[in-house]
Amino acid sequence: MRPFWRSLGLPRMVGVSSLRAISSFSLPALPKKVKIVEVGPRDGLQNEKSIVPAQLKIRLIDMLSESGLPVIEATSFVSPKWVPQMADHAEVLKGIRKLPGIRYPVLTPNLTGFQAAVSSGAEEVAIFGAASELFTKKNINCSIDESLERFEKVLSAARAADIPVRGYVSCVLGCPYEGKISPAKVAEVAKKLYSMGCYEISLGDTIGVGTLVGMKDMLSAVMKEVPVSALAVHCHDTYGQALTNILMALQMGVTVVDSSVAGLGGCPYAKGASGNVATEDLLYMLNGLGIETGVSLPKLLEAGKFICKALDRKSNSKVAQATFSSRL
Ligand SMILES: CC(C)(COP(=O)([O-])OP(=O)([O-])OC[C@H]1O[C@@H](n2cnc3c(N)ncnc32)[C@H](O)[C@@H]1OP(=O)([O-])[O-])[C@@H](O)C(=O)NCCC(=O)NCCSC(=O)C[C@@](C)(O)CC(=O)[O-]
Repeated sequence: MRPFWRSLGLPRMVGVSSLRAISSFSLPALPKKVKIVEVGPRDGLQNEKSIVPAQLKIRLIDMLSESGLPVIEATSFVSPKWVPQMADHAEVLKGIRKLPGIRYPVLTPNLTGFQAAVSSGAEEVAIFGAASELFTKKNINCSIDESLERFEKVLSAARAADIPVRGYVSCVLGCPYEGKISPAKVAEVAKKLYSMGCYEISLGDTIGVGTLVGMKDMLSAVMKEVPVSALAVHCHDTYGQALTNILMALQMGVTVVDSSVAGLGGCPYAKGASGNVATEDLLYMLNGLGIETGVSLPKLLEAGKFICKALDRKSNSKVAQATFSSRL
């Protein structure tokens, strides 16, 4: 029979006093509740090579709605020449079953996109800037200053229409074109978007290069300019650091986390970037920490299974892989 200390994963027998130290270990204060913002239908699918039919996107969003997610980013009203995969934005937004209590924001890079989104029934939008000049140029074809001028127009039209606006800052822990990005630059852009009227600022590790200390330093700088209650983190998992970085953000008081079902995704203008942290893996971690989300893991797993089957690919979610393989 295996000695009991082997089952604890310990290399050898330890004294009772050390075991007491292990069981009384506790994490720093964590939030009681976290809002998960599901970005799979937009961030997850925008980079797919072959066009995913609108009806499939609609079915995915409806399944995600059934899981109890409070926010599902549905699509983006960007130029179809830039992101062909999102050209069906109006059909998708009009086709989904909007459940009460769930919000379905869409991305709008400029006033043209905002007006098209509102005509298609959008009740919330998101603008997307970056802390890197080169990424801004590659992604939305302008400088950071020009992007802020465009966003000001969106915010002013949104104010008039009583539409809430979320703001993204990309490349907060590194840029595919500029490399290291200073926390001060991230804080500056985040502060501008917040002062312009964005109700929440999502800080994107667009290429998933960040590690714990980088996340801590960046958040410390941003939190001097924007209240932590208005911050979200958006971690791509390219280097496998997303959950660790998210845990750091939670310990620092962040209560909003973006994620993508089955870990789908990547940005078409950030080469090599993999998908977001998988929503299933995020939820599993939050459940384990006793943090309330209102989301059902089995229903989420079904939605992930559905989209992976439709795209003929393996889920990037470790939880999905473990769950479905253990049922074989
Ligand atoms: C911003 C533009 C439009 C500028 O693109 P541009 O070519 O500079 O735009 P323009 O104003 O010169 O107009 C050119 C043409 O585009 C049309 N146009 C102009 N605006 C729109 C619009 N909204 N929707 C549809 N069409 C539009 C406009 O009407 C015109 O049409 P034409 O006369 O040639 O027929 C373009 O660069 C673009 O669409 N970029 C979007 C890129 C994108 O979606 N990237 C992925 C999302 S960001 C991301 O993934 C990061 C994030 C958010 O997830 C967070 C993270 O991970 O860090």
